Amino acid sequence: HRLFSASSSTLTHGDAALTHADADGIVDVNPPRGTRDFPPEDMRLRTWLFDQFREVSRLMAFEEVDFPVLESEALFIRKAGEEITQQLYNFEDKGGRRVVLRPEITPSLARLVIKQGKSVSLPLKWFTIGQCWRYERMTRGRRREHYQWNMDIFGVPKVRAEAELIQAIVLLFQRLGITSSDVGIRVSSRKVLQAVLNMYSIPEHLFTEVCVIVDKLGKMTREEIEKELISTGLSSEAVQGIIDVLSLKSLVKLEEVLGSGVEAVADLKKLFSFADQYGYTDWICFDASVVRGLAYYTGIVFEAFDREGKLRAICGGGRYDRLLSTFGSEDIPACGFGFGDAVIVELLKEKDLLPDMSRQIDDIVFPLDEELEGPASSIASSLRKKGRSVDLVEDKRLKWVFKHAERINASRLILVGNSEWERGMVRVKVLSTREEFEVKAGELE
Ligand SMILES: Nc1ccc(Br)nc1
Repeated sequence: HRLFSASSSTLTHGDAALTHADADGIVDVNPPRGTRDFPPEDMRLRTWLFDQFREVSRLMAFEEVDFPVLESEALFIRKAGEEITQQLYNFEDKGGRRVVLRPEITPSLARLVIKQGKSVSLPLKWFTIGQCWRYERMTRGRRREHYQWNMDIFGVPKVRAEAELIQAIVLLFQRLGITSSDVGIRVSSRKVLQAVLNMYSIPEHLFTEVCVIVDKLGKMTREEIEKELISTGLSSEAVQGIIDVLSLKSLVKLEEVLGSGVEAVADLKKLFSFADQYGYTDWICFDASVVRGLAYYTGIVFEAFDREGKLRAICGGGRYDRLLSTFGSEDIPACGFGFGDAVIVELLKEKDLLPDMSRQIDDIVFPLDEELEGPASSIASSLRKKGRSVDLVEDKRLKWVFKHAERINASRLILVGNSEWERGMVRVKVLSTREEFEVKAGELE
């Protein structure tokens, strides 16, 4: 959509400093590549979704926090080859500082926990909803920004934290009308991969890199994954061993392969027993192929998926007990997830679960004559002070006003007319029952 060019005279004689249109008089009205506007109807859906995020956060006793969308680039420089760090929306600001539009929120959370240091008592349960960015070559035409709900727990080393976070995810889905037949949550632990690498005496420093590679299982062919793993220096025997273990979907079989007393198995058994107590057993399943693509996870990881397999992961997260020390601080055990605003909306559309997004206004106040615009103002003002949402309309024909009342689902139409106003009255039309009556202006509520 491009604005029509203004007539050439205004362009050539317009104030050059104020002219935004380019040479042929057209300004591009689209937002920057890969970004979205939220016109009212889209914004009502987004607000509804974010209200669900907030309500679940309240139920889980989490506190809201927020951060600048602009962060120091240093917070995101990691050497593990993650997609997220290869697509940084980074630049140098006018002070010569290397900054980014944040690609995720967890490092900001960690930064604030370190900054708050001794002044906060653990555990911390924090949530935020924030816009995240990536600079993706537009060849794939994917979005460059999305909003993410993040829930994180700091200071709980035990699996209780993961169990709490998974309940939050299940509560959210249930609030949206999504069931465990629509969506599942795959659960595993990075300690599974750790155990396998130990079995093949693979050096510790390869762990993160191998995680990032095997996270592409399902997105790349098995051969491509094997090639990438070999290129890190793994033997083909180790590569086969890794891929065989990662294809396990039974905790019993995992224990057979890894042996009993392995921490990964104990953690996962504990989580599944918690699931029973929370009542969300139907939602979760063990799947060793889940590793998630972020370098800093150290333990249990999980991701929600649509059982029809049409969509990308709906949300995902895990334990990251060693992130703070990468910023030079004492480590604090931590666990969290990110829940994006895009895939969930695609799922709601698939399941026909999008809520009614129409507007709802209590009253329209409409002066029938120009000299009644003053009284209409005081009527609208007193109704608003009583908590009524009021759309004050004027300079319209009555026919338009009735149509408008329908469009915005107004409950009442308050008509301010001369004959009524002379007697201190206004006319009220209740639009649902078509009931009509006069009432003293001062007694309207
Ligand atoms: N990390 C990230 C940021 C922005 C989008 Br869109 N997707 C992923």
